[in-house]
Amino acid sequence: MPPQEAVAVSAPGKVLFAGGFLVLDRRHTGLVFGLDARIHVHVKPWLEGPTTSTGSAILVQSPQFRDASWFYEITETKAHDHVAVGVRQVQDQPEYTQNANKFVETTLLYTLTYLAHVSKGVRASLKVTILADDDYYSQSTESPKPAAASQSNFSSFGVKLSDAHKTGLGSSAALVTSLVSALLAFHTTEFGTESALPHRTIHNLAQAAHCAAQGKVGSGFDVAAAVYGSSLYRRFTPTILEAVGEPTTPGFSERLHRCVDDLELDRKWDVEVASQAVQIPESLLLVMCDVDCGSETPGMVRKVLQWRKDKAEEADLLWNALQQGTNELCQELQRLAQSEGIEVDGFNGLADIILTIRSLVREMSAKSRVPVEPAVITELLDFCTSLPGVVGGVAPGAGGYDAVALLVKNDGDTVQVLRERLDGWKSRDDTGAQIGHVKLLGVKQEKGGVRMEETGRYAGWV
Ligand SMILES: Nc1ncnc2c1ncn2[C@@H]1O[C@H](COP(=O)(O)OP(=O)(O)OP(=O)(O)O)[C@@H](O)[C@H]1O
Ligand SMILES: C[C@@](O)(CCOP(=O)(O)O)CC(=O)O
Repeated sequence: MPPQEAVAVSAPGKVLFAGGFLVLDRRHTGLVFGLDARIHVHVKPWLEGPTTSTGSAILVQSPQFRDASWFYEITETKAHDHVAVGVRQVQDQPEYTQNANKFVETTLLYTLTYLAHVSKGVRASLKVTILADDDYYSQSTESPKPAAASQSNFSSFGVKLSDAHKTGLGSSAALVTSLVSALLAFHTTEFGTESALPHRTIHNLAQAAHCAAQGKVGSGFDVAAAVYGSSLYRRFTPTILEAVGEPTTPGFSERLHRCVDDLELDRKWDVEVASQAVQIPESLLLVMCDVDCGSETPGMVRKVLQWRKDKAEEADLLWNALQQGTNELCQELQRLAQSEGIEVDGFNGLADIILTIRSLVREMSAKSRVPVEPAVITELLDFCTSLPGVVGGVAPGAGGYDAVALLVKNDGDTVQVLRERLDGWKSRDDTGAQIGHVKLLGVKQEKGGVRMEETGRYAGWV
């Protein structure tokens, strides 16, 4: 077992700019941008930790939040060629959080099981620290930081994690990806700070853990973006993960290992992550706006998929047209990036493609009766698009009332004007939904995916 020192890893957030819902189907793709808002995970040996009845323990802390430190006892039982790892949260000690953190617990279980199976041994007494960049949550960040951390880039959010208002950048996918990567890096000498992380292993394991934690197999675009950054994403066939089964059933470690290492000949990983297909020219900036709106949109995915089942023909026509929009969007962004500096016809082509995509999305909204681009958001997007320098924008991901993503000229003025004009923005649609506040987030598009970080930058937090 290698004598390990601390390691740190970060993974980016995401925004699905085009292909929401379609990306659930392997026949289609989604355009996802990675963001420069990252979730960081630092892992070090926990020498001062308490002993447990099993002798090994993991403390996971999220020190930016109140009451966010989860204490786990780890067990490892070997039988024949299988190994069963147990991760049990200790909930009867007042200094640790009593509520479960499903994403953390499941990721520990999956990654430690994988490591135990491939004979890396579980180095159990660990202290794991999670740190998130500001834009994942939209509450004020005015609380004081720990004294020793006053020079760092991280904020204390001053609230419990469950009370934080998420901005939808995919915190769970970035967290799971970072945690998987940091645990693998900690247990494997091959990935020093300089060397490359094993992206395929991380991707497959993170998809497995993320799906298990959320209790369903989604498209996985958020995990792919956390691992690989911006890409044109085609999902994997769901049975690849469904075959792994429950952690409580015999043979789980073997099935997980065969899935993660892609050894199942009849269930090979078929995910396609085309990073090279996505570029944003230097002359454009991605701007994300968090929209403070009272409306809830439960069950959107279920309702859209039901409409697609009921009205297969009209849905196929619409989805094929939307797919064409996504392809054209990628091609136009690439064309603009490659002709940077010599461009004469500006962003009109791009603006038209975005408008076409939006009108198809509104048609889907009307036909499925799901507010993917609801009227209040239409009004907001039209207003933004009318401002100088704003090329266009969409309701990203599943759409709804929470956010808009814009492409604007990267000239300094545009963002400034946008910020001023959105200050105090109010609107109301005929369903009664009302936008109270539109906040520009500080995030930018960033191509890169998961990466090792210098451990020194977390001083005061870990
Ligand atoms: N900083 C953090 N520390 C610990 N756990 C976190 C942290 N951020 C997120 N999580 C975990 O991720 C969960 C939130 O995941 P969820 O999928 O609901 O949100 P999201 O991924 O940010 O949302 P979206 O998919 O809309 O972008 C939390 O309940 C917690 O388990
Ligand atoms: C509707 C869907 O296609 C996108 C959801 O994206 P977001 O969570 O709203 O960013 C669901 C999925 O792909 O898992």
